[in-house]
Amino acid sequence: MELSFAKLHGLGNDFVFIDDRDCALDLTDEQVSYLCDRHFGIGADGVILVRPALSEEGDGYMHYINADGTLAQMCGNGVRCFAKYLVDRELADVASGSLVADTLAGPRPIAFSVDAEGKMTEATVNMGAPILDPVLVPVDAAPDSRATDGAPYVGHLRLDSPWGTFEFVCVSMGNPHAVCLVDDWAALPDELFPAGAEKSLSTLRIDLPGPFFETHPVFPEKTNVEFASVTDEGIAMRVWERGCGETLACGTGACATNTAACLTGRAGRENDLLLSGGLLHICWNEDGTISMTGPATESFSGTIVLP
Ligand SMILES: N[C@H](CCC[C@H](N)C(=O)O)C(=O)O
Repeated sequence: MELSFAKLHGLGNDFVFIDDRDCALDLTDEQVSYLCDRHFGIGADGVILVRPALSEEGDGYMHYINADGTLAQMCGNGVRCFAKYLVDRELADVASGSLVADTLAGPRPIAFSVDAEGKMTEATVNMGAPILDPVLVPVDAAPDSRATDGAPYVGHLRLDSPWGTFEFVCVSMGNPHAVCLVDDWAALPDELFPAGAEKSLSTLRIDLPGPFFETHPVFPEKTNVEFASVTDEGIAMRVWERGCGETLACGTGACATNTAACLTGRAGRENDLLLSGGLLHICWNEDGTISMTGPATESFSGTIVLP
């Protein structure tokens, strides 16, 4: 089967976009993995099928599939790229400067700006409110903290590992996140860093604790895993994604990390989130929803023959 595709990314978190407005595609895990394979396929962190809206106000539905073929409820960088895909192809009302992307986590309103050629460059997405109820994250742990509005949440989930005990704040943005806020990198064991390297977020061997906690049984649907530190420039973070591995950026992860830093008193409600691929500006609004602002880029398009 020959498929036309477009390749887009948000801060290097990259996706294969396929127009599936006739809902004809039912990709197998193997086909998704092939599309995402960086040697034998196109190469991406995930596949996004562009489908007809699910809601009255929707301009389209973003069907997000991780590189391993698993479905995810929401993708922050992906939804900015989804907006760009629609705007650049005039599949949405460009003049209005706004659209609604339907996702499995619900509709996401998006405000966007376009360049002189009418191409979208940046978008602000209303990512909805962070979900703190452990039953809904989901995480099999009792709430141990309360947010300023009284909402109970899991703020001190201590999990043992071969590299010691790590503490997580558990937040859902429609998809699950376990955020580890590190205040002292020197306190982490040598095994988590290359021999002789200075212990820091950038030298952390995230490929060790990442998959361990991604698949920890306390997370019944697995989880995305973030390691972060608050710095003078903003909140620096790296992410090990469920069903994908480390990515250069994660929009939902940035929202979850911002929430965790704010809930634990390490930061205010509005921060720059400093990811490997670049910066996202995140604001936890007074109405409880989170706004995420960042770029979206189209790299190339083409056709591919699926095995
Ligand atoms: N990269 C995405 C997150 C994908 C989450 C996916 N890995 C999951 O299983 O939840 C983002 O920008 O939010």
